[in-house]
Amino acid sequence: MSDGHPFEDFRTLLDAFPKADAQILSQARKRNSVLTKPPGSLGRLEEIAMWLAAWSGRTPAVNRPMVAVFAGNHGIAARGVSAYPQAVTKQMVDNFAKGGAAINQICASVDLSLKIFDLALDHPTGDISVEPALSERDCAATMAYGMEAVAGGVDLLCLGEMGIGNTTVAAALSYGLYGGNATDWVGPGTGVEGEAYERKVALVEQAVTLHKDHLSDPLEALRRLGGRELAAIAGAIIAARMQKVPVLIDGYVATAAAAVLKAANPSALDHCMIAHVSAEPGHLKLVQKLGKTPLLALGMRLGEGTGAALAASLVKAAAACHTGMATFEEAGVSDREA
Ligand SMILES: O=C(O)c1ccc[n+]([C@@H]2O[C@H](COP(=O)([O-])O)[C@@H](O)[C@H]2O)c1
Ligand SMILES: Cc1cc2nc[nH]c2cc1C
Repeated sequence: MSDGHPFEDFRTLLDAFPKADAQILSQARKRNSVLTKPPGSLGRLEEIAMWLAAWSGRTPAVNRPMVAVFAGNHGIAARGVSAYPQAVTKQMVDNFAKGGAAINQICASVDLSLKIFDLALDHPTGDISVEPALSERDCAATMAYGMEAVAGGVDLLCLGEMGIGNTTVAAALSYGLYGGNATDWVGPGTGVEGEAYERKVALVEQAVTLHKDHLSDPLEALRRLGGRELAAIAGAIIAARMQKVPVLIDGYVATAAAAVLKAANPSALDHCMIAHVSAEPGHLKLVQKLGKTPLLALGMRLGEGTGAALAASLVKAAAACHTGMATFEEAGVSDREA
């Protein structure tokens, strides 16, 4: 890390993001065109295989997929914006460790490894309605910590989170980056309605108004309106790009963290797919702003990387078809006539 501004290294990386591997992509397209199926008949599985090739820089393969779940606590949670108390963040981290959460079961059922990153849970971030969530140093250090998610030969990274109050933060960040109305971005999260929902909208409005003069700089928006798990996810996406690891992004909160990078560099998320569209209403709007089409729509709104883990099974199947299928020539199957 340099001695300059805490964000300097991230800005440098974002400005010099590597491009897709055109040669590997062209080889993969060629192979795709001779596999024993009518052209395009595997639909988005073919798109996934081409995306894997382009961004991993090798023949599509998924041998070491991993789900990284980043957990953080939020000052704004003390304002009654969630249906659950803040203590649930730590309690769920303990539940992850014991194997009792949905993400444990999904990972086991589709053979993914799981790593939980506990981000200073005893030190909630600042309440974004009255102060920045993080100092520049804390934000940068947390982004750097998130970069560790790609260590150890991971070849598909699924990014998820856990943090009571973080749909409020995701709404504020989305509203700060894209504007519109606060109600475009605020949803029920874990299940708030009525007065608590109205309070959530008002606090998001207050937060974006407070920080409005600083939001044209996306990393500054992240530090002011985000949280530790969002900063870590942004760092993980950056590291994955540098190390040629394709990324699956989970729900609303993980996508809001990713949106920060897209605002900094329009091609920053080209190595990422949105795994699913969650039931949180702001998520579909956000995904559309990113110009992405989610792989799944299962009405899920849990977080924990659960949608990303499910989508990883599609990515594994896409890679297996691409590498394992026979060609027309190998199988002695007649190719189309015209
Ligand atoms: O991923 C989503 O789209 C999503 C939608 C609603 C809730 N969540 C999860 O629920 C928690 C945040 O909800 P809340 O109501 O406390 O802001 C956090 O742990 C998220 O992982 C996640
Ligand atoms: C129980 C519970 C589990 C979660 N997993 C992700 N966010 C969550 C929020 C709650 C409340």
